[in-house]
Amino acid sequence: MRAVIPYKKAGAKSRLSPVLSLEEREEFVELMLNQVIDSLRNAEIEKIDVLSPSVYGLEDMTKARVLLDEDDLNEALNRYLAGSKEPVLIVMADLPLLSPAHIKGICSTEKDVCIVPGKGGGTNALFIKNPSRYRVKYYGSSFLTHCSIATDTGQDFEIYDSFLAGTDIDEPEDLVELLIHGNGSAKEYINRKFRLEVSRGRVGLVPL
Ligand SMILES: Nc1nc2c(ncn2[C@@H]2O[C@H](COP(=O)(O)OP(=O)(O)OP(=O)(O)O)[C@@H](O)[C@H]2O)c(=O)[nH]1
Ligand SMILES: C[C@H](OP(=O)(O)O)C(=O)O
Repeated sequence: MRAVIPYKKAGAKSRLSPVLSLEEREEFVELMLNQVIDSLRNAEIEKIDVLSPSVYGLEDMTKARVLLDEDDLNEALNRYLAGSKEPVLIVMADLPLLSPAHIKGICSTEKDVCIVPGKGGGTNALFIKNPSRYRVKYYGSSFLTHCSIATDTGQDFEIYDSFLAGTDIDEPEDLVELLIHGNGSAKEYINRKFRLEVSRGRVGLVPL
């Protein structure tokens, strides 16, 4: 099997722009990407590809193979899947709470496909045993779409139910989860800029 991480550093994480500058967001996504790669390696996945529209931010990447495809996320991933002859795990780059134990659990599914939902209807990871028979359609309610694609192509699927694997870092409130549950360089980066504060029973972020 192999893992692929779609990754675009330029202008990344625009939804975090209320709390992080462009430069900060680009630094932060690079730290998250490296944590995802480390989790895959610690789950003993040796073949890891980073699929990116540009080499920007990947010039010194030694822990994974870099594949360039200028097309958008869906077209690039579908081209990748069509050319794959072994099971593929697609993992988003914004999952610093995803652990090696999650990855092992996802990849040990007995079904044809294992789908890890993300917040708000997204898809955080997809393990596909027969990649040439599957295609992806991210954005919108992609979790439901990915369930339908499995069914429509005659493949059974498991839903991997996990709060931490389901927490992709998209919006400022997600940084709260990173500070509470995270570890490693992505958490440390945010920890240098914000602290947690409880207000009216909710934990929020306060800039330092
Ligand atoms: N290869 C490739 N990956 C992409 C592209 N756009 C986003 N990604 C990656 O796809 C994953 C999901 O993207 P999003 O969660 O929407 O992240 P984002 O585009 O940086 O964030 P927003 O600007 O807030 O939407 C992340 O791993 C991104 O790095 C693209 O055009 N090509
Ligand atoms: C790519 C997209 O990510 P989200 O915008 O849900 O974080 C999705 O999971 O379909």
